[in-house]
Amino acid sequence: KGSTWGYGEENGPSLWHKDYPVAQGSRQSPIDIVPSEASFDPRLAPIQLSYDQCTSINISNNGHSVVVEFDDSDDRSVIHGGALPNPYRLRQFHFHWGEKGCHGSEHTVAGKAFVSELHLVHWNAEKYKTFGQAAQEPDGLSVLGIFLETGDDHRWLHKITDALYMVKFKGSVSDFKGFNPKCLLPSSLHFWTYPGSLTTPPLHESVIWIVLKEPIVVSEKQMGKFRMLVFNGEEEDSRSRMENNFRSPQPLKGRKVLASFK
Ligand SMILES: NS(=O)(=O)c1c(F)c(F)c(S(=O)(=O)CCO)c(N[C@H](c2ccccc2)[C@@H](O)c2ccccc2)c1F
Ligand SMILES: [Zn+2]
Repeated sequence: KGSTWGYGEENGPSLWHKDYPVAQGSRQSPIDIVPSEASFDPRLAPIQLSYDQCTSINISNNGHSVVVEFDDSDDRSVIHGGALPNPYRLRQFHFHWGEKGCHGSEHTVAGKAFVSELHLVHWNAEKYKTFGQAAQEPDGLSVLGIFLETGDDHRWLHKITDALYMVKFKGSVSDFKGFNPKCLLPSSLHFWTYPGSLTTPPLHESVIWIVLKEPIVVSEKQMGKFRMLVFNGEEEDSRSRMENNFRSPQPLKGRKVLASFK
C-alpha cells in the first residue's frame, strides 16, 4: 500500500494530482523566481542558522532522494529570521538533481535552472507538537533552498558524496553523525521568500520557502556521485539511476515573492 509516486513516465509529477489533488492548489512549489518582480522588504530579518550543536543522525536513500536526518527533539539546530515568526527546527536535508550536464534544480531564477538544489527542511516546533502536525499547517514548515552550480570541487561536499556509496539502493541507511550543514552555505545569505508547498507528495501547502540568491559551487565529478544512486531497492531487478528527481515550476497564482536585498 502507500503511494507509488515517483519521477518516471508512469508515476511522475504530471500524474501526482490524481492521488494528491492539492497538486493543482493555489500555493504549490517550486516556482520560477523573477527577481525584477520580487519586492524588496526591509522588514525581513536576516537569516540566521544556529546549527552549531547540530545533531545529524544518518544518511539514507528513500527511493526519491538522498536524505540526512537530524535529531529535532530540542532547539539545538534552528533557522530564524526572514519572514519566520519564530525559530524553526531542522529535521532533514535532501537534494534534487538532473542528468549529466543538465539542469536539476526545482526553483528557477528568471527561467534559469541550476544543476541541483539542496533543501533543508525545518518545522515550527514552537507552535506545533509534532512534525507531522506542523506539516499540515500553513505556517508549519520552512524549507531553505540553496542552488548548486558546477565549477571547482566544493571543499566540504565530499563529506556527503563520500558516503553515497553506502546508500546506493532505496531503503539503505548509514550512520552520519557530526555533520554541520553550515559548511554548505554560500557567502551571501541574501534570499527570496514566498508561501508554498512541499515539492513531493503529499504536496502539503505548509512551507514558508526561503531561497538563497547565491549558489554554491560543486564539481561535475561530485555531482556524478549523486547519479550513482538508484531509485530501486537492492533486491529489485529493475535498475534505474537516481536523477531528474525534481518537480518543475508551478503557477504563482497571485503570490508575492519578497526579497531581502535590493
Ligand atoms: N522538496 S521538499 O522539501 O518538499 C521534500 C522533498 F522533495 C523530498 F524528496 C522529501 S523526501 O523525504 O526525500 C521524499 C519523500 O517525500 C521530503 N521529505 C518530507 C519529510 C521531511 C521530514 C520528515 C519526513 C518527510 C516529506 O516527505 C514530508 C513532509 C511533511 C509531511 C510528510 C512528508 C521533502 F520535504
Ligand atoms: Zn526538496
